[in-house]
Amino acid sequence: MPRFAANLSMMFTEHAFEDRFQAAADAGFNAVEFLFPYDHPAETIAKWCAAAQVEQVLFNLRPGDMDAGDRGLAALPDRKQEFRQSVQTALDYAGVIGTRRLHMMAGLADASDPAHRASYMDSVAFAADAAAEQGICILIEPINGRDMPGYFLNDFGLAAQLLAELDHPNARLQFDIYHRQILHGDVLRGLEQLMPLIGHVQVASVPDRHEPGSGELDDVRIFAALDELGYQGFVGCEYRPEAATLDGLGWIRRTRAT
Ligand SMILES: O=C(O)[C@@H](O)C(=O)CO
Ligand SMILES: [Mg+2]
Repeated sequence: MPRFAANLSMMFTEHAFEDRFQAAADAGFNAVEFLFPYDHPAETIAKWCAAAQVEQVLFNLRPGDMDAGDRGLAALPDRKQEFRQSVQTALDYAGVIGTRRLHMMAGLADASDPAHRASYMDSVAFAADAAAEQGICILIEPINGRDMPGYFLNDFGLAAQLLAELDHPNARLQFDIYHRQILHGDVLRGLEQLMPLIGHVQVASVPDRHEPGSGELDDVRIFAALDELGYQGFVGCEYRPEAATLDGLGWIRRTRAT
């Protein structure tokens, strides 16, 4: 069975953010991820992780101003300095918290526009080079256009092609099963083909982004496939519980029982 990380941006939201670490630990998780740590000092987050004895496995670079419509900066040539600053900030946080994976969001841009594409490649290379010094892996994640219309990286084939072009040991694919199913389907073949590039996996049901096992996919079968394929990383539980978080954890007990 893969190692699961509770996503604290979506799960345990019955609690204040700082209390979600212990709530996840009490529910049996020893790893957590979340979108952004920047509302709190890194030392404080490290303290919450230590107190709950959970490993923080993933967070995102600053995405720009989400309220103003930003969804990342990497593909935007006129935001290059801001992007580069976001890399340094995230690495500083990761160094304190002990996080080994950082997801960089691409932004709203046209992947067929050479200027956006060049900016994206430059950004991934810059981030991966900087992260390599700390042994940290930079992740890129294709996101479906229903959740994020106009997002630059909306195709797993394109992500694989860009990573192959870049050929950087510290740049990897974040394979979110929810986005994969909406964008292309063929989840098991996708995992099989892309496994050498995968640095992190996330899961939620399709189409409602609720608990694994509650949608159109056989998630227990997919978890078994991850084991068969030798996946050693974490699976981030990036889903919105349908009701109370604890009431929805039957899927993990069913997975453990197989
Ligand atoms: O799938 C997602 O939405 C996240 O993994 C993310 O980082 C961007 O929102
Ligand atoms: Mg995701």
